[in-house]
Amino acid sequence: MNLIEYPDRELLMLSLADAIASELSETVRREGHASFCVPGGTTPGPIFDTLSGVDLDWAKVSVFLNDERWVGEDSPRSNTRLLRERLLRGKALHAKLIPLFKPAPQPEDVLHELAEGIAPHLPITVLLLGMGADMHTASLFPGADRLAEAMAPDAPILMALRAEAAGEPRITLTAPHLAGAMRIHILITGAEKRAALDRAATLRPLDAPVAALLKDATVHWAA
Ligand SMILES: O=C1O[C@H](COP(=O)(O)O)[C@@H](O)[C@H](O)[C@H]1O
Repeated sequence: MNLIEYPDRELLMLSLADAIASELSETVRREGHASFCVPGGTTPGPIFDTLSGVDLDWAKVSVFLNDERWVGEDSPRSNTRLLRERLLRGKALHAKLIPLFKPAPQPEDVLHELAEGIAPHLPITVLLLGMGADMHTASLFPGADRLAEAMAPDAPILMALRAEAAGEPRITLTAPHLAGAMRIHILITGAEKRAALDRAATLRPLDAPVAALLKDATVHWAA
């Protein structure tokens, strides 16, 4: 794991947005397209704000979430809503959103269809992950009902998981498909998450799911 510590959160967000923009535009220039897989939650908003103002051939970038909470976009907990409000606007308005949600009673009802949408965009060019203080990343929660299957090398692209700490049912990219990304950035802020990261580095992925992604990741942290 490569850890970068920033003097403050503002510098972290600006520097990481800049690094991601360079990685995406270099890949678009070289290969004609790129994929960008992003977290939801409370942390990445400022990075999305900066990226939405960056000059890049966004029409050639596919954007999809690491994971989604099984709620409609009218809910403030919808990660898709965050993406639309903070990233997919301004210069990034024409990026191609690959959905991780479709109105259906249960994620299992549309899992296959959503996975078929993601498949052509793998491997991920740039993966940005968040992490909870409980060491979950994406919706790979410690103690989730099907965590072992979602961490296995032969896991399908997407799985539906349920965990007490997660609240709603979740849909998530699984560990091998996240780990297959060309570049992996993990964004964390605050002392509690820093302590959780240090702890995760000593634990098995089944106890600390983020540990499965640490080997090839750059972790970006500010207090
Ligand atoms: O539930 C989720 O949590 C993690 C971490 O969120 P944060 O609010 O602590 O930044 C997030 O990465 C994930 O995408 C989200 O669904």
